[in-house]
Amino acid sequence: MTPILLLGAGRMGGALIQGWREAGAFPVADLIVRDPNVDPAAFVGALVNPPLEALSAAKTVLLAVKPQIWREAIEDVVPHLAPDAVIVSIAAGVRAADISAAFGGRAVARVMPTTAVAIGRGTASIFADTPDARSVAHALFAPVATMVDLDREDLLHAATAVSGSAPAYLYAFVEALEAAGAGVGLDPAASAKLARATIIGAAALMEAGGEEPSELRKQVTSPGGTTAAALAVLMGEGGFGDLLPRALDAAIARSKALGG
Ligand SMILES: NC(=O)c1ccc[n+]([C@@H]2O[C@H](COP(=O)([O-])OP(=O)(O)OC[C@H]3O[C@@H](n4cnc5c(N)ncnc54)[C@H](O)[C@@H]3O)[C@@H](O)[C@H]2O)c1
Ligand code: PRO
Repeated sequence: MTPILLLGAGRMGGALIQGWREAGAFPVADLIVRDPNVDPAAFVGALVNPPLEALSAAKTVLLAVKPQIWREAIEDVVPHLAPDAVIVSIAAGVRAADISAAFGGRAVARVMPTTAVAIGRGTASIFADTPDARSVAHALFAPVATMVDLDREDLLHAATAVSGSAPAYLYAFVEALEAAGAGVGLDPAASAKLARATIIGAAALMEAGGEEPSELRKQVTSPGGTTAAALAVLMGEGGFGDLLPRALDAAIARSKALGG
């Protein structure tokens, strides 16, 4: 499945390269990077922006450009690809059938990853029409992500809302917690330190103990105590139970729109 051609090596493509490097997944010499805006010094050892003729060596093509420009980004590339190159797209919303047609009928897998692939702790929601394309997607993401196979392509919209976008929800929560902590009198630096360490510790505890989030929540929540008072706000009317379905619906609608 190598060499791997990355069409786009921005935040997500770059995160994958970093994760593969740290996991020792693929020799960097097996990577071909095509991206007009990268500094070759960031990908020492890889083939960066070689002449188009060199792209025929690629066995796997990772489509990692923005959904809005994917068609123009592949136009001059497709004629140079090997007939049996497998396409793996991480572009939000863009349908496998459209990608396959634009890539001359080549097999396509779609993956919705998260940026934590950079440290080998990502997730990858995977859909593919063919077992071979699914295997290639597995080989790319197994070294850096917890994988979930989807048996219907349309479920990628939901997976994007629940997983691909969700790191940003957590970061937004931490930002808000820090600001709220400063708002009730903590020094901003102390509030930031407490909020970040608390969230990281709580996530680590969830991972280490294997207990349900609801059980962990109960362990913090004394009857009639401070947590119960705060959760009545967060989980009451207008709280998480209302907000998250609305947020996911908005992400899903956007994912569908990006697919055209
Ligand atoms: N960032 C995330 O958390 C995330 C998660 C899952 C999926 N995705 C998907 O990954 C894709 C890339 O997102 P990103 O966040 O890395 O965006 P980004 O803007 O950081 O990276 C896109 C890269 O594409 C490059 N590019 C532009 N024109 C190009 C061309 N003609 N040929 C090759 N490269 C070109 C840009 O220079 C840039 O480096 C998107 O389709 C997005 O939906 C992103
Ligand atoms: N980042 C991409 C977006 O915001 C896809 C999921 C994460 O569209």
